[in-house]
Amino acid sequence: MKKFSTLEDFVGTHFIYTYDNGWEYELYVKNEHTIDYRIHGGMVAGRWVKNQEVSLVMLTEGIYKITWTEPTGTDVALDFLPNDEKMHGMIFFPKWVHEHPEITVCFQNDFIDLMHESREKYETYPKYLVPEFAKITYIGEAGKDNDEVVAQAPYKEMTDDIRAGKYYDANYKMMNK
Ligand SMILES: C=Cc1ccc(O)cc1
Repeated sequence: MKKFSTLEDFVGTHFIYTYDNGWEYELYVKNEHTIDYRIHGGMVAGRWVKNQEVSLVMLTEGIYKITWTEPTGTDVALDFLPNDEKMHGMIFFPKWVHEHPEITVCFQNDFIDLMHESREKYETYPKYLVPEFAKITYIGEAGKDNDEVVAQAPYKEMTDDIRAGKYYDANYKMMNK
């Protein structure tokens, strides 16, 4: 398995992981300040997002932190230990996302106004906090700024297809467009 040592090792990497509460997520480190992600299981399964601006740092050799705040008002802090195939996520959901998760289940890039309207219309507090460790079940070297990694809505067998090598070709492009 690839050994992660530097920030460059992390940027361009594509991960699938399952939190201990059973929620399955997929995240692509697109470049030094951007991620794309898809949510396959849990409270907001079906949601997917491209070009989320993040803060990304290497804390120490092979250990990385990604943090951001979303248009929904959700804050997220993720710590990746890819050499141990582990990560830890802390999600700070506004009250409204916990009460109306279905509003956020979409390709968010097409619904930014709705996210902004909803975060004003509904309540923020008390926030719903989800701190969980996760097991990384897939690590792919997708390269930087690859727009084909997260380019389709999640479907039921998607993560199995990716893990089985049935989704991306040798150049990490989608096989079935
Ligand atoms: C709310 C977004 C989000 C994306 C990835 C992750 O691991 C946790 C939350």
